[in-house]
Amino acid sequence: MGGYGKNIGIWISDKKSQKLNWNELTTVCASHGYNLIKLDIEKPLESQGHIDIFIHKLTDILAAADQGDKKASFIISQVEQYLSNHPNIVVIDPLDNVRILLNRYRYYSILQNEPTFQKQGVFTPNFAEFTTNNTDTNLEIMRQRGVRFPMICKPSISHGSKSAHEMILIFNERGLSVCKPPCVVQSFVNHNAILHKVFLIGNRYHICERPSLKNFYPSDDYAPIFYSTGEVCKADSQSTLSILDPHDKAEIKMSLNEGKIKNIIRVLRRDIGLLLTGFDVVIDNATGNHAVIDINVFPSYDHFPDFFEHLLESIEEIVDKKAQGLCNGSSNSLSGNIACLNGFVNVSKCPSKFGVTGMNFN
Ligand SMILES: Nc1ncnc2c1ncn2[C@@H]1O[C@H](COP(=O)(O)OP(=O)(O)OP(=O)(O)O)[C@@H](O)[C@H]1O
Ligand SMILES: O=P(O)(O)O[C@H]1[C@H](O)[C@H](O)[C@H](OP(=O)(O)O)[C@@H](OP(=O)(O)O)[C@@H]1O
Ligand SMILES: [Mg+2]
Repeated sequence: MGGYGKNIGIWISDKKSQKLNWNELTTVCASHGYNLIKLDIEKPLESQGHIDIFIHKLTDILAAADQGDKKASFIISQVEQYLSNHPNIVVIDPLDNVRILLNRYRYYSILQNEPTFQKQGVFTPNFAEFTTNNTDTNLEIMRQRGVRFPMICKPSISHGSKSAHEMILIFNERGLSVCKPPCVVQSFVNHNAILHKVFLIGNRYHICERPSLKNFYPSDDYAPIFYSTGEVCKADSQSTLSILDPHDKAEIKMSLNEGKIKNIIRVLRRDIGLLLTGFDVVIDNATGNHAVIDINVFPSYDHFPDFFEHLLESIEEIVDKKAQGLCNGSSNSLSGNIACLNGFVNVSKCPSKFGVTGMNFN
């Protein structure tokens, strides 16, 4: 299989695959001596050729398996058995690390427990998990966890389906009745409708701005506002929810602090350990503190300069350091992958080699 000595096996969903520039990925892989194999995870992986690197976004299937879907569970068990039989395959990224980001409460807790954040002016907004729709119980949970109105209600499951991105902005106690447990609620942070998306490939990062939600305040009169992230926060989104009210227009634009971003990257690398990940930051317009509101698995990498080149260079760095014994742990374990990558490189400041941005068809 394949005309080159080394093979990269890749599996991503049809939805993601339709956006990916496969010709460019194949060309860049070949320029680094890799043959690219598009895997079919519904067939035995053993029969699809020798693999040195396994790149995937199995979040949809992992989420379905975790919720009891038998076909999804079988597929995941087959993949895990295959990887266990081939411990030298570099997995991007290890399934147990990806699983951390499938549940919002779990990764918000990692962020909230980080001791260096507070003095750095970084935080994750207070959050709580609802497991019932009993309003009195949920109000007590909010009180204990310091969650205040307005707040955003998000599904506990963070990936793998359209519903994972269906959000509800809730302004008062009456609004609690629309929550559909299991869900998390997170205090809303006024941030002048500017979202900062940080895309990571190991220690390489790119930051881009996106439209976001305008400033909101508690109100007994407001009904809940339902929205999906894709409607409001994509580069080309033009939602009325992003238009600042007149009294807000005077707000000065808060600037992103890269030192804070680097500290967040350091914590995610240590505690979550994904090569392909991203996170979302909004800046509190009252304090300038940076709120981490979301972490993603293998996101879009929109406008990430020379994405494929940086991906292959990162893979080669990992492979080389493993060969030198500089990466502890097995090839498909948290410490085995990115622990050997250190430092920070803002790729937006690197001269672009190919002038290509992102990984998708532009
Ligand atoms: N605590 C918050 N305060 C203010 N705005 C928020 C907060 N949480 C979410 N938002 C807004 O809602 C949007 C979606 O939230 P979030 O990123 O958690 O959802 P998501 O569907 O996981 O996003 P993604 O598409 O990045 O996976 C954010 O981009 C931001 O505009
Ligand atoms: O443009 P972004 O990177 O915000 O869009 C991402 C989004 O953040 C999620 O990571 C999506 O993944 P799912 O949560 O699994 O839906 C990505 O969808 P994908 O089809 O590209 O994996 C969006 O690109
Ligand atoms: Mg997000």
